[in-house]
Amino acid sequence: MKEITLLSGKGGTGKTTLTAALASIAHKAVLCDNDVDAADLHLILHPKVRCKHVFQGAWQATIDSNKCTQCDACITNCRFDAIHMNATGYPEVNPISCEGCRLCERICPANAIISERSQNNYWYESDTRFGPLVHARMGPGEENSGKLVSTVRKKAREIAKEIQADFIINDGPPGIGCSVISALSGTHLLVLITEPSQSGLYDAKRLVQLAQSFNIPVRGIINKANINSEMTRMISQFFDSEQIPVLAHIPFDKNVVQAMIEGKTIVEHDSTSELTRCVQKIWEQIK
Ligand SMILES: Nc1ncnc2c1ncn2[C@@H]1O[C@H](COP(=O)(O)OP(=O)(O)OP(=O)(O)O)[C@@H](O)[C@H]1O
Ligand code: SF4
Ligand code: SF4
Repeated sequence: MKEITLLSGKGGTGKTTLTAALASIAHKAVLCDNDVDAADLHLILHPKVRCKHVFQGAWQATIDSNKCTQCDACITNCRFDAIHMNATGYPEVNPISCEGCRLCERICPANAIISERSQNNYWYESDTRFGPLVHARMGPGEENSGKLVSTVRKKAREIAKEIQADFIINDGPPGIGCSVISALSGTHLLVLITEPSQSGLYDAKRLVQLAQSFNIPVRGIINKANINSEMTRMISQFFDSEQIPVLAHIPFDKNVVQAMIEGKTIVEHDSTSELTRCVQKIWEQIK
């Protein structure tokens, strides 16, 4: 069983579009949405949820003003400047700034502070018309997306083993941060899908560096390749210089948007189109 991860660095380059399209032609594949902060693969795959699990998020401190003796210790010791006096003269935690380190809870002489883990994140085991999908939803402002990516990937591997799937296809998150590192680690192939823009090229370079540090082979795709021939040439040059084989140049095509509006993959939208042939060619090379 092999794991393939689609990443881009820059957001909005077509990871989800291509993941869904590959899912529609890959046989015996488990699908996994690693973009837990802004999952959207479900919009095309319309999953039927089989199991819903709570993912415990970061710790969050709260202060009971009835117990507080206003000693100020929590305010002066919070490294993240997350505790301030409120209008009534009692300390209050700013949930956005709180990093959940739990120091204030330990040092409060009045036992007025308790920490609880957020229950506002979920992950799901679902069925789709193309096979099993493991996906997640993080609550607004929640942390630990890297851990949640690891959780969904672990389940995807278990399912793949159970059903003897040949592939896991991971739709990755944008950027190169914690959740991307979780999406990349242990995968067999990074498919880097970028677009011809300065930020597309810049982020592709950063992602290639990251993949190299993990010793993960990379294949490139330039999506919307016809919107800027000069940038397409520069990105091709970059892939060449890094000896990264380019699997395809996908043209900008309004049918991609139309397929998405219909909740279909580009292959389902028109199985004989140039886009579909492009996806088939990509899959043959990945295999
Ligand atoms: N070749 C194309 N031609 C026209 N539109 C496209 C093409 N590829 C992708 N798009 C459109 O670009 C938008 C972004 O695509 P998509 O959601 O697949 O990107 P993404 O990399 O998964 O985004 P995110 O980083 O937000 O997860 C969508 O509206 C999609 O329909
Ligand atoms: S450390 Fe405890 S008692 Fe002191 S101000 Fe903070 S909450 Fe109140
Ligand atoms: S848990 Fe840590 S970061 Fe949060 S308020 Fe307490 S000391 Fe500050």
